[in-house]
Amino acid sequence: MDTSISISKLSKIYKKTTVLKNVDLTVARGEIFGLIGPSGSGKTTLVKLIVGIESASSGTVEVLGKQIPNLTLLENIGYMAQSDALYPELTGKENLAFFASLYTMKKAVLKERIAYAADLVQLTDELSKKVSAYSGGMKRRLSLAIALVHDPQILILDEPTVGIDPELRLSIWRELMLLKSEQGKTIIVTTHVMDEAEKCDRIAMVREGGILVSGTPGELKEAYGAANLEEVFLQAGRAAR
Ligand SMILES: Nc1ncnc2c1ncn2[C@@H]1O[C@H](COP(=O)(O)OP(=O)(O)OP(=O)(O)O)[C@@H](O)[C@H]1O
Repeated sequence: MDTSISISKLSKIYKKTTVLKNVDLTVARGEIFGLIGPSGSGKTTLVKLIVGIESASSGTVEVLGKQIPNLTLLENIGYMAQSDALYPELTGKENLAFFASLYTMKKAVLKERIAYAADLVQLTDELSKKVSAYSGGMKRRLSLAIALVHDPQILILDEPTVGIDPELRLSIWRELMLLKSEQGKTIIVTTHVMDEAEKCDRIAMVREGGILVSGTPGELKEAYGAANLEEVFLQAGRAAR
C-alpha cells in the first residue's frame, strides 16, 4: 500500500480532558477514507492534528512521508473546516482568488482553477455576490471550493455536505469519487451520515476519542453480520463497553 497519511499513537489532551487516545491509523494514497462518529467523539480534533493546526500531546502524524507540522506540506493539503472561514465583505470570486493566491500558481491556471472549483459546487452564477449575502449552504459550498482551488493531493473535509441539499450532495460525492479515481487524490471525510460512510473505500468508527473499528464498509458489515453500518456501529460500541 502506498501510504499517504500515517498516524501513530496519537493523543490529544485539552487541559485535563483526553479527547484522543492512542489513535493509530493509515490512509492509503488514492482512497476515500471516512471518519464516522457521533458529535464530540473526536473527529474534528483528529483532522486538525492531521492538518497541523493543533499540536499533538503525544504520538505522530506523517503526511506524504513528512512529519506534521510541516509548512511545505500546506500546498499538498486542502482543508475544509466545519465552520466557514470566509471574508464576508468580499465576493465569492474574490474569496477564491485570495485563497488561491496563497499558493504558487500561474495566472492562467489560477483562473482555470477558480472556474473549476466554482462549477464543482454550482456557485458559478453567484460568484460576483458578496459572501455576506450567501446562505449557509452557499458558504459551505464556497468553503469546499476553496479547499480544492489549489489542486492539492490530499483533501481533508470536515462534514463537507452539512446544510447542502441532497441533489448537490450527490453531485459533490460523484466529483470526490472522480478526483480519487482519475487523479488519485487522497480524501478524508468526516460525517455523521451513514449513507455517505457507505461511499468511502474505508472507514474508521470513532467513539470517545478512540477508533472502535476500521475497514471497508463491506468488511465491517460482514464481520458483524450486520445489514448496515449503523448496526455495525451499535454492535462495535456495545462490544467496547
Ligand atoms: N479547544 C478545545 N478545548 C477543550 N476541549 C475541546 C476543544 N476542542 C474540542 N474539545 C472537546 O473534544 C471533544 C471532541 O471534539 P471534536 O470537535 O473533535 O468532536 P467531533 O467528533 O468532531 O464532533 P462534531 O461531530 O460535533 O463536530 C469534545 O468533547 C469537545 O468538547
